[in-house]
Amino acid sequence: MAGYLQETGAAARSKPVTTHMLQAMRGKGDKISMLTCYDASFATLMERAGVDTVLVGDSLGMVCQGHNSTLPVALADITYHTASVARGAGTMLVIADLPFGTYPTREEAFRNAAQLMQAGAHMIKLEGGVWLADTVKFLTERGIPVCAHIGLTPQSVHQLGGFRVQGKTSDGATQLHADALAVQQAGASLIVIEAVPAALGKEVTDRLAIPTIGIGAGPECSGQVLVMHDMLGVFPGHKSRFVRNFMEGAPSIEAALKAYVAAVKDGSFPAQEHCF
Ligand SMILES: Nc1nc(=O)c2c([nH]1)NC[C@@H]1CN(c3ccc(C(=O)N[C@@H](CCC(=O)O)C(=O)O)cc3)CN21
Ligand SMILES: CC(C)C(=O)C(=O)O
Ligand SMILES: [Mg+2]
Repeated sequence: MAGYLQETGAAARSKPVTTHMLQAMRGKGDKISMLTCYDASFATLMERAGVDTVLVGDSLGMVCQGHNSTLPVALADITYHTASVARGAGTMLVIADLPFGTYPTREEAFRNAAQLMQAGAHMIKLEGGVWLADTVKFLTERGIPVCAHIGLTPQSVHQLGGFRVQGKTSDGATQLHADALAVQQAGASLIVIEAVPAALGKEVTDRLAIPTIGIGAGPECSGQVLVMHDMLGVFPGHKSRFVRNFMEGAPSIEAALKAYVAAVKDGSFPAQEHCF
């Protein structure tokens, strides 16, 4: 269901971004730009700024709904925001998060992922590694491209004892490698790596064939993602080390979005100060 927003401006690219294109970008060393997005107007601005892919993240529980974790987010919330984003996304690849508690079995994961695909997502993101591989395989075999999210997995905040950097010990690093390889083997097309030492982000990326998207995982990942409210400086909560406010020195939101894309593409973001 196309909306009016798609017809109101020149798209930044002529062809839609696909999983194959992300793989080709990784092969060429072209950095992938990703931002979270929750509505059609911002999706349109992001496409014009040249953003490759948008994530309808369960971070919306924190930045839109005001919760202090992502746990209260419902599947219906992500479905609603995905449909809105899809109307403004144009050629961008739309990824949607499966929220906490919606993928306890591979069958439930498929049913819920299918709902998000029917709302307009092109790929589904789930948090997990080795333990999730069976579900990743089940979804990918049934036509649902999967992005796995490893490292700091916010849906496990209470298990992790807070939003803490992961992979700092040698056991932690070994676990991250095992998680990345397991989901790749199971058919994932993309991996988000959150809050790990930059050296580990590079090691895992080098070891994989598929692209990685880092958030607090160093500059050597195949691409970067930030929460939109963080990079525009409008989130009133904690500012993580990996966040850069792109509104600083930018005359408009559009300029800040363009500055983000440029900084990801030329490798100047993240800088050392944003890394663990
Ligand atoms: N606004 C916002 N931005 C995000 O990046 C984000 C969300 N919300 N909600 C979902 C998750 C939660 N995330 C978070 C939240 C907090 C930290 C944090 O406090 N990080 C500390 C690291 C502490 C340590 O050294 O272990 C930091 O200061 O960066 C990290 C990721 C990432 N995601
Ligand atoms: C922080 C990103 C990767 C995410 O999962 C979200 O926005 O929900
Ligand atoms: Mg998320």
